[in-house]
Amino acid sequence: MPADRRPNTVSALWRLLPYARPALPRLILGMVVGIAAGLVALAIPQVLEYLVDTVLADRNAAGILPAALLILGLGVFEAAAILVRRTLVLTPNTHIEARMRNALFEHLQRLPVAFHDRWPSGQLLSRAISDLSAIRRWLAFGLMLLVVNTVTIVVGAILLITTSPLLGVVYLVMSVPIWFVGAKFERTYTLVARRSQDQTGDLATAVEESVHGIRVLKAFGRGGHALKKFERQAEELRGTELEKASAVAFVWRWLILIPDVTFAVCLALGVVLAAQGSLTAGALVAFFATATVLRFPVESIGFLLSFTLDTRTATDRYFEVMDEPNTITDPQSPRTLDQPQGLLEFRDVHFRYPDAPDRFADLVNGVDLRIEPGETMALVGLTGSGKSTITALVTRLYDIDSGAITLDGVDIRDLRLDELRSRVAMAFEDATLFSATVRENVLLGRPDAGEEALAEALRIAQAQFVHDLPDGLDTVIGEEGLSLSGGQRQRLALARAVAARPSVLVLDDPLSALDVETEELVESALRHVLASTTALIVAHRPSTVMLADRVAVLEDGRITAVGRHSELLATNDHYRFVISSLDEERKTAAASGSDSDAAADDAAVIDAEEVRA
Ligand SMILES: Nc1ncnc2c1ncn2[C@@H]1O[C@H](COP(=O)(O)OP(=O)(O)OP(=O)(O)O)[C@@H](O)[C@H]1O
Repeated sequence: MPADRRPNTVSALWRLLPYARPALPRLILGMVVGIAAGLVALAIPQVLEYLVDTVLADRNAAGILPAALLILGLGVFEAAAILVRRTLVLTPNTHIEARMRNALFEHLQRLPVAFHDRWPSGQLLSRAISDLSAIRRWLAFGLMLLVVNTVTIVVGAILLITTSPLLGVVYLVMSVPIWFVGAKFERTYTLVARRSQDQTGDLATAVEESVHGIRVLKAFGRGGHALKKFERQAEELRGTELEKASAVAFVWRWLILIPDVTFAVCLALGVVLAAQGSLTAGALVAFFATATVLRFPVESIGFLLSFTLDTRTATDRYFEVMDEPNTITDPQSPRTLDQPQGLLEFRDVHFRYPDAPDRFADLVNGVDLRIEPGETMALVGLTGSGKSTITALVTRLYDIDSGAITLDGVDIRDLRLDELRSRVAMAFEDATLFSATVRENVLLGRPDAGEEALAEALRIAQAQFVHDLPDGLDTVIGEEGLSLSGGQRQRLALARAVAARPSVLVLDDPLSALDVETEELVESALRHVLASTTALIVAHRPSTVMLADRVAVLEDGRITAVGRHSELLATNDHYRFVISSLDEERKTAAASGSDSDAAADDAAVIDAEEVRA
């Protein structure tokens, strides 16, 4: 948003109110106690004035002790009040932070995948961690001190004028430039603070990516390159932080100089007034004692201003995410599937990614496909033809632009998302596992499934290796299951999809990382499951195609043919071309030594089919 169209800082920060509301009573009480501490500090100079003008002037020795005790009492009260203020605000502010963080996490879970495609994870991480902790610190201390110090300055100014109208006016007039300096500071600092926080997010993304991709970086010897990129970004951030620091130094220079000059002028004038007899010695002492009490509140205004602007930026960044609309939501009047059969239909489905250039036709450009209950349909097409995209549409990871996808005749947009996603389970080629036990990972889609269902899913996915892990099913697997091999992760992801006992199973090339022997075992076990479950399988190898009852050919965004593998081999040029290119890929892989048996095996399958055809 352009800087001139952004809401002012107060309106921007006002948006924190709903989260802060439950803590308001304690925050307000904390402010009242803080103001009381400030007023008590201002009362001490008044006692001093009395002490100098009455007790000392009258040489009343008996009056010294009570006055001194009164000052001591006021000092102790001030210290105790500050302690109470801190205690009052600390706990509720951690609750505010936790509430905001939970709300952010919940919102991120709900936002569509398209949002996550656009937002780097480091930007989200820096909002969830550093921006929110800046907001907490500001609510606990920044806002508190801003209010307390402003009240102290106003009351102190009144006391100064009451003590000596001339000195008071001179003091206040000479303080006016501070506000101009503050306004200039706000203009420059807001922009730099925003840049710094965004760059921090980018840096977090760089760290996250390089840690995540550490194996690739090491394997390709690109650690140095990643380091250089990181250093460049870190250097940019350092430059921005220096800009921030010089903006703060600029404001501090004036915040120290202006009160010092003001002090000196008032002192000279005060001494002249006292010498002329128009100001008592006690009033002069009280004036400067009050000005000294005001020194910290006046000086801190600059810091509090920058803190407030940092927090405003953090708040803007937080709400940038929270304001993102969730476009994939439950319907107003949801329908339910009373007796799910698993009939899946695509009717003239169109879809394009939001960032696709206009000159390109829709990626999914009028797909019509009917998969009967219990049928297994393989989806075959050239690489990049949109197969994975079509599978993602079934569980509404993306919403289609037009047409309809129906499950047992009901448009999937008329089903509640949790019902849809419990009826349709997915396994992806890139098997993501969470930092949790094997059991929790496999039962992610159906946590209440019993041991029997768990064991069966593991058997079908040929994932019995988990029993050899140190704690068996209770072994916590590392971040995203990195401590397991690619094939082991895929088998657990497949077990997860199977354990969900869905009516429709959507498998996006789920066997790609398995060796031939394991793949055969998984396939034969899967055949058993697939006999009773509708399945849509993206096939990248001929042997996966063999699992299917029928095959759908995806070409130019449409399903151009549906039939048995052998029929298509005999009748469809494009299918033959796709299958032979898959075979080529396999042979290339075999030549590079990665999976030769699988390639030979696939080639044999195709040859046999061709002979039969
Ligand atoms: N999240 C996304 N945002 C924008 N474009 C995307 C996104 N995901 C995929 N694409 C693009 O859509 C096209 C189809 O991708 P998709 O992954 O569906 O193809 P595919 O047929 O499954 O490919 P492969 O066989 O290589 O896995 C590609 O050109 C890809 O660049």
